[in-house]
Amino acid sequence: MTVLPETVEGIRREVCALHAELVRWGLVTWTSGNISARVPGADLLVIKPSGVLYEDLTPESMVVTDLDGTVVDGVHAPSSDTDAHAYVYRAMPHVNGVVHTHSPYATAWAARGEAIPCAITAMADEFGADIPVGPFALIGGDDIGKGIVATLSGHRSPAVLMRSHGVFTIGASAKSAVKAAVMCEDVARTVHLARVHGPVEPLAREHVDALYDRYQNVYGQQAARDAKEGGHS
Ligand SMILES: O=C(CO)[C@@H](O)[C@H](O)COP(=O)(O)O
Repeated sequence: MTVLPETVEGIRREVCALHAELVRWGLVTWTSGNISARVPGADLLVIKPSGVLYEDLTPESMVVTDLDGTVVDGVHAPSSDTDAHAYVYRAMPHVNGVVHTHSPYATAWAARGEAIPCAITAMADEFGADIPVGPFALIGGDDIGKGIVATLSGHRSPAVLMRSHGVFTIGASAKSAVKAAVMCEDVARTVHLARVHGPVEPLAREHVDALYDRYQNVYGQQAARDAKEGGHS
């Protein structure tokens, strides 16, 4: 399938704009974190350039790579996590967006190597389970990607806490991966605050299942659910 230049331009704009959401929700500091999106119908992804300040990001500065992480188009070096994102797209065909942050509460759980227990309804809604911990892996190469895929395959959670590193989320679209990163930080903070005051009881499995099913299949507007299934925002 031939990829129209307008398609890539649109994804450059979308990926660039979504980075502003990471700043808006307080999930990143200085140049940490990154977002990518798969280019539909092509073995390509669009990702943030490495080490460029968020306020300096433009659609033109986004980098297009193949699914081995080799730059196809762009004037900047791609994100240090490009190989990790590319590995996820190769291994998980249903994933069209990947996000990485060092959001502070969630990364504190990652630093302890502790899964966030599914203890509140908002967490059952979005994650349908505990948010799991993935293995420690050095940055660069396939190891982070392998850890993400091994941890999230067959798991309801679209978020993984990579040990001693930070959050990686996946989604049917880049926007849904961003939403998972926002919600991950939100529940990481709430469950942490609850634990300051005493033990936290996980929800019963049947309640998690019921909440997850309602939120995924009934909550909100049908049009939004259709768009999510179709891999759009
Ligand atoms: O933690 C890491 C590396 O895994 C990143 O979040 C960096 O902090 C940002 O890297 P670039 O995307 O700018 O290369």
